[in-house]
Amino acid sequence: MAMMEPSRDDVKAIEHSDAMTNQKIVFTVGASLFSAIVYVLHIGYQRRSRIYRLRKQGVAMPPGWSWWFGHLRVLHQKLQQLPPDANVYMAMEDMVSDHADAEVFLMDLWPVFAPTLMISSPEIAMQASVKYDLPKPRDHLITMNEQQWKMWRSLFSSGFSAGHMLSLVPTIVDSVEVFCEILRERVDKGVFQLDDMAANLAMDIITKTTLDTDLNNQRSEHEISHALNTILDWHSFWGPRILLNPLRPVVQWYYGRKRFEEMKRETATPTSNADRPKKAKSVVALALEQYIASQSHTTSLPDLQLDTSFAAIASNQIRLFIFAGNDTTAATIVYTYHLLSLHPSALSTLRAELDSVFGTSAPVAPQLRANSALLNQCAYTLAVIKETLRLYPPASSLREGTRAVSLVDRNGTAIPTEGLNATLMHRFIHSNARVWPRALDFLPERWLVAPGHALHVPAARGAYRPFELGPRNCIGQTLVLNELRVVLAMTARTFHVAPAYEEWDAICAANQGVARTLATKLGLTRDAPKPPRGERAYQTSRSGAHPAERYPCRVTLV
Ligand code: HEM
Repeated sequence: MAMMEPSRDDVKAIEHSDAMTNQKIVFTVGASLFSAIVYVLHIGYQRRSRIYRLRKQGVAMPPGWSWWFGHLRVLHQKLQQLPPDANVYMAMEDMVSDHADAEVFLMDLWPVFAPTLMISSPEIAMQASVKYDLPKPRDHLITMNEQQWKMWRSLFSSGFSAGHMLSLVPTIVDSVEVFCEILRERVDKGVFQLDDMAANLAMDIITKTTLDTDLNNQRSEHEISHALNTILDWHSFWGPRILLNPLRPVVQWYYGRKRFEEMKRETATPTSNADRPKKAKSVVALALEQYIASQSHTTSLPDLQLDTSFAAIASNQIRLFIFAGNDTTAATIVYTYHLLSLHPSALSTLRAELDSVFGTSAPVAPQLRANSALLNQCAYTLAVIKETLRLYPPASSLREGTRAVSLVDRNGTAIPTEGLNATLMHRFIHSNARVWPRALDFLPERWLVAPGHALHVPAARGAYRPFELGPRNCIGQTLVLNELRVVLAMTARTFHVAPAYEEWDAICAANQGVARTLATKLGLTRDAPKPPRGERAYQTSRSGAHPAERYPCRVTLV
């Protein structure tokens, strides 16, 4: 059958209808866009009005606040004066001194972050973490709701107790022996990045002690470690180059959820190996036993099939332990070596203590395997670690304000916290000169003096909180302090580690591309910004506040 040609009127009608449809689409899109813009401006206005009111009420905040940008431009300008990878807290150095009277100030970083109270006062930190125990923000890396948190915390607390952690010292010793072997291979072999080695060691120890799984990550990178490192490379608290990269959510999702979930499920099941009675149980195995008891099972551990709710908790916890514990521990190991290399007299005192506890002829490892409590005799060694954590705290604490809570600053101003975050800046609380005598000096002895001594700071003041204080403190702190003591006991008298930044910078300069060399010769490049406090081994923005360039160093035999 022949098709009928459309008449001229039909064509006009069709064209008219198309035009109407297009108009509708344009109108709909335009209206949605307009509504979105109005909505954002409305929210923005509300948020900024709130800050404006707080400012009027006397809440301290740095100058330069604007209705359009809050303090974003202020922070950006400060960061421009620092090396690009410097930890964001370093940009706050001047602001902290400018607010030394209140010891808290408000940074309005909306819409990048919620407006945040930046706290350098131990007293205000105690209000936030102990008195009111403000919740952790919902989108925080290690956040979970109150009920889930209570359940996992009670399930895992006996595994992390001091007594149980001491029984896991032989497991730590095994991993540190591998670390020693690798360090020995590096002796007199040129510059290397200690931070990578420390991170691999920390990963092996966390997975062995918590999960009884040996990733053997120190000898070759395990895929869990690879996933974690990739996530951390794409994680930043501030860096716009990372935060604004469109690939970031995809990479984070792939490694953080998909890949990591797959891998940890493979590893989350504690094995019932024959050695179990001889070895101390891992943290997860102990939690599993407790879980079974609470569920009134009669089945014994080796025969039991892991039930799905325990598997889900364990699996999430392992991720949490690794995220919270790996980088923080690694950075602390490196900064401990760093500070000892800068303070030869402290290093000599530490070596003398180790000589007296472990002797000078027998190796340390078998002694620690036989008697882990020897660690408790290493008081000066512990003081060195504590002082390192004071000067280079690898973490801070972030809390979310609530309608019910106002924090009171040192001038007596009450700051309503609803809609604000609160950051307890450990770096500045730990170096608060009002509280700490010779605040920036490395003085391990301050941890050994009696009350009344000029260097003594009572713990109750809350000025020392590398692991945070209050109910949400770090569950892994005993593991860390044991691990660090084992590392020092087994290495400090054999190896000498010294930073090699000058050499490293020269190597990097020699390896820079032709274009950069030319640009430098023509004077087109600007001088690298100076590190804060003049420190080349400054803390970076990488999670755990790792040292710059992952700590290039050399190692020699003592
Ligand atoms: C030098 C090493 C470490 C430091 C400085 C450190 C510091 C901290 C800090 C400051 C918090 C509180 C965070 C906040 O309030 O937002 C925390 C929490 C936590 N840490 Fe650590 N940590 C270290 C190592 C570890 C290790 C090795 C593990 C596990 C094996 C671990 C597991 C956790 C967990 C699970 C939490 C959350 C606790 C809770 O919410 O109840 N940490 N840590």
